[in-house]
Amino acid sequence: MTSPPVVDVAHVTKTFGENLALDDVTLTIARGELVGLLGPNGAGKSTLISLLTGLRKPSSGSVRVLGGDPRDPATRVAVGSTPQQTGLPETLKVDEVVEFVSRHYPDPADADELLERFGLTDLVHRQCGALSGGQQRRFAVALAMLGRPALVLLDEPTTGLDIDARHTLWNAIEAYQAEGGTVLVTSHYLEEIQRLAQRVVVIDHGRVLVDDTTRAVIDRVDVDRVALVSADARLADLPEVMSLEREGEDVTLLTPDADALVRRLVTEDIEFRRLRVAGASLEDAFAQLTALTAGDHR
Ligand SMILES: Nc1ncnc2c1ncn2[C@@H]1O[C@H](COP(=O)(O)OP(=O)(O)OP(=O)(O)O)[C@@H](O)[C@H]1O
Repeated sequence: MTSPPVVDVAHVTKTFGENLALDDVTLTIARGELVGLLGPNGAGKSTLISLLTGLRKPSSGSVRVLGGDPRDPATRVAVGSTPQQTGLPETLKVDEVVEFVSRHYPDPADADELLERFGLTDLVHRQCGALSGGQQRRFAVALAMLGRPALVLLDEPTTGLDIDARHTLWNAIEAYQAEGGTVLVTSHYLEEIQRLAQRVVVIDHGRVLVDDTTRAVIDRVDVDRVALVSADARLADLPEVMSLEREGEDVTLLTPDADALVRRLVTEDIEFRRLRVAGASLEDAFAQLTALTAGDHR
């Protein structure tokens, strides 16, 4: 018998009064997937996550998590989550919170190992209120994994983290997936989603715009990103240049055809150094996708 999908959302609509936060959303996630959920502010990401954690129920449609109702405690115990705001008890120490939260789960993870993985070992005796914002964030994600959940839902887990802390968190998330875990993660740092997620779901105005592998989403945009050093002001006006940003002599531009652009630089005798060509990024794809739909709604 095949097991049910970890997440099974079918034709879900969620309204808040007049406000349509989710509009006929259908989404399934299989065990072991790491899916990035993207969308501009107000797109409906947090609302979708609140349906999966069982905090809200859909206005219509069905939401199943691990084959059960996400509002059922038996389902919730197998789901770890971190909301955007983490309310840790200020006066409790890290190890006390770990002990307290562990007791809620039948088969908790090894706390020392988990804290080590999140770079929190040196902070176990510190009160939560004395942790920095970034440390609290990392701790909240560690707590989401403490019950060995089958699914973790991470809403903006790395907001406010410095680059080292972000890498620590990425490694911990990847380790969790390597052990068979399933992850749905939202982030405004698209390079983070590009690095972590094998699949991307983009929502906007409550609707799923795209649901595909990260590679396929990036490949939809037919642009190259070119960086070079040049003082020449004519660059911005070349027909092969779609958009250009300049900081002093450091220029980054988008072009549909990097080869044609390079030929143009040479024939126009434009002086340049340190030319680097890279493919499009997830950020480029996202900007193009959401720009395409902006006109439909305004
Ligand atoms: N409790 C609520 N009452 C009324 N409207 C709400 C409520 N929660 C969300 N909304 C509305 O639903 C829509 C989707 O909001 P949601 O918070 O899910 O978006 P989001 O994609 O998570 O945005 P962000 O990236 O800013 O966190 C928005 O229009 C928002 O104003």
